[in-house]
Amino acid sequence: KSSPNAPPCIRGWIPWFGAAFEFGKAPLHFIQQARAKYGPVFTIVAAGKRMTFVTLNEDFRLFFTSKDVDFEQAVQEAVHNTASISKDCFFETHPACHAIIKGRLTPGNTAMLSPHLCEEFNEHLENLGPEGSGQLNELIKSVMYPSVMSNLLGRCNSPSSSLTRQEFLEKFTTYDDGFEYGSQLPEMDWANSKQWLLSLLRNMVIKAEETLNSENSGKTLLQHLASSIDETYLPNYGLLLLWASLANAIPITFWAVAFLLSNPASYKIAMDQINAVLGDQDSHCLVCIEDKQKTTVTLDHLQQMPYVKWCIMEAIRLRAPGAITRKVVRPLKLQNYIIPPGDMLMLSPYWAHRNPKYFPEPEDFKPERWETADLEKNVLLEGFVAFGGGKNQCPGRWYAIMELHMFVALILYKFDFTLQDPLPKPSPLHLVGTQQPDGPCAVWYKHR
Ligand code: HEM
Repeated sequence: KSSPNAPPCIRGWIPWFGAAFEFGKAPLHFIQQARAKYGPVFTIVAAGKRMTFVTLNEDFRLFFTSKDVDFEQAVQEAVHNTASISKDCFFETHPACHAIIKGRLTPGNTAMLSPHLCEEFNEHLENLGPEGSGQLNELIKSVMYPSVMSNLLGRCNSPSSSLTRQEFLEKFTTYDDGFEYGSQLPEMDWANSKQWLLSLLRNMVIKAEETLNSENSGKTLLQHLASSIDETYLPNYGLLLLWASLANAIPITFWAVAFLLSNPASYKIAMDQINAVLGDQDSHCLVCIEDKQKTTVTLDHLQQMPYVKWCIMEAIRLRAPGAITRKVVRPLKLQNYIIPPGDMLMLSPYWAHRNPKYFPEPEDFKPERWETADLEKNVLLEGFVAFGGGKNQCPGRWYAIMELHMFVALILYKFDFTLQDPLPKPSPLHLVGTQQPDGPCAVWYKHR
């Protein structure tokens, strides 16, 4: 029974992808409708779970910093289902794992990863050939998956032959597509992709350990993890890291490129910057004289293309994760309510970014709004919560921003694109992670 202090409660809604699809309901839109009907704090009860939504910015601090809510307890079951890490092991090893990832991905350490990332992007972008056509998100995936995997988990360990690369793309796509549903109700076909990826990661861990002393170049993130995490669980954490590093960043890259291609005024400003900064390399840079196809993008170059970075930030704002969660572990006072322990507390960055008080004309793609953020000092805009907050804030955020900035500058410098479809809308079916397009977005491209 609900207590008199409990927020309004909505029953009989099944949010997860498969069911949502069957019932013809759109979880993302449902949140906003419930808010309009029930007020800023409400509880949805579905499949035996209670989810209490926090929609007022003034309550976000509580969500991120209260000692009465917990990140690890909120994600433990999903971690068990998606990466086969047992409950006890997760509670024991997650803090150390999180600390290493956070330490390795500070803005300073991220800078050290950028030259290698640039080489990987160049190589895989050139694989697209002189011209062609396809789905924009597939093209982006085919470049980003192998590049980021190699950059974070180790070059010699990435799927190298084109056959395994294709297989990796397929397995990872199945795993990523089914992640939200699989985190709740794992089923056979999806579980196969998980097992395949876990055994791939197991091999990569062995190679990472073998090459640890023989290579004098810097250690990979996987090798840093290997020095503290028991090797029994290392492949499992490796898989979670791989998913975390790709699942949110790739859809955002798609949107950033798609927004630019469908906004001629923004495209022109971005291209003027990209051409001015990268354009005169051919005559100065020794590497480029040797290898015409290679375009070096340094952090210095990136700093000279602030507008491109604003476009990235604007794409993240507009297509932010549907919801992030914490578990209530002690009675939590919120507005005039007491939220009971056991509730999942939910915050929707996607809807938070549509609050006109913080983002005027919130639905519009307006890169200029980022002009007032001190991005060079790593200060984002007030009201921006795409990376979560508190001690479990996304540890990959500086890497993500650098990676997307570099990728978008490079792909637009190297290729001219023509959109074949109108810009798709975001699919309303997902709560976990950044937004996917709801329909096709074909492009035709030509090497410039
Ligand atoms: C635009 C891209 C990205 C977005 C929007 C994003 C967003 C998020 C969010 C919302 C969380 C949960 C934070 C919370 O609950 O407060 C998270 C966690 C995490 N992210 Fe990201 N992320 C992105 C890219 C990346 C990248 C590129 C990496 C790795 C290089 C990464 C690694 C992680 C990890 C490891 C966690 C889990 C942290 C933990 O265990 O406590 N993310 N991310």
